Amino acid sequence: MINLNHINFRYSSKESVLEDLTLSLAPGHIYGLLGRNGVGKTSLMYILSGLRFPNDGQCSVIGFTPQQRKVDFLQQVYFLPDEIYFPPGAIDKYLALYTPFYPGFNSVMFYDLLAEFDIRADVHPAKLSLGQRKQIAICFALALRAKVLLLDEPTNALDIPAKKIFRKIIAGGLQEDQIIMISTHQVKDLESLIDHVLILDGQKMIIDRSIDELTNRIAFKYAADLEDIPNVIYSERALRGYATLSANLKGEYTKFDMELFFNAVLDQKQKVLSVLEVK
Ligand SMILES: Nc1ncnc2c1ncn2[C@@H]1O[C@H](COP(=O)(O)OP(=O)(O)OP(=O)(O)O)[C@@H](O)[C@H]1O
Repeated sequence: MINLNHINFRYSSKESVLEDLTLSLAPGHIYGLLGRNGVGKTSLMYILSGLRFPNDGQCSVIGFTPQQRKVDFLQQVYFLPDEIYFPPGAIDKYLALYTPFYPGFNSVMFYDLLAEFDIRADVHPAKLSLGQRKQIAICFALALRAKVLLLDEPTNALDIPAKKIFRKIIAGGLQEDQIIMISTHQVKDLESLIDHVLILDGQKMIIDRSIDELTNRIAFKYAADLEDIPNVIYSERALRGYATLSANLKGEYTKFDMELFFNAVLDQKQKVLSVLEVK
């Protein structure tokens, strides 16, 4: 379990990044952390992994206070940064260097995941492309079997087939006692993967809802003409018509469209929050 209670955070004298943030994240879920550039997604992950300390408020991650950075905490909470560095040498040298810190590391799983990405076991990661290095780092993160995985922009630099494999191995690798948080602004990449949406905007977590809660309240429909759908809150031109977002007044089931939802939240924040009854 992760519990944040009235967290405030700023970098030294700079203006506030996170304000009065209260959040509870439960095991067995994949959380998508969305928000514009510079809104504070990485900062939040730093706080959860104990790399930055909140100015006020309480932060508890699987029973630990992250800023104490106890050994048991570091073995169970893994932050995968956007920028990946590998020392020179083959993969097995890297594993020999880093896996002693992680007793849960499963090397069979690691090599199986590498094979999914079609990466040979004898490569030298430092000599590979950014996308390939990222793939190895994702395999390493999953094979740690940590209780909390914080993945910062993991799909950056991945090509389309690699993004598909990423979705497959994350969805298949989630353990019941594990929390996975993935930050991105490539919103489409997370569709069909996450089951809970978090959106940061203006120092606040303005959306904290499961996909089921969202589709209970919001309908996502295509229409040839905007007049065909009553009470449209937000729409975008689509092939031969419009993709629309409206209040789900009839309890219909429609397929969640992450990109449309994210754009609607940014463009029509108050209307979307009001449909979701967010105060
Ligand atoms: N080391 C730092 N010192 C001072 N300010 C910083 C530092 N790192 C980030 N910031 C500022 O904190 C704010 C939040 O940055 P953060 O990297 O958390 O955003 P983000 O949502 O992850 O952005 P992006 O989507 O572009 O990766 C930004 O305004 C940024 O300029």
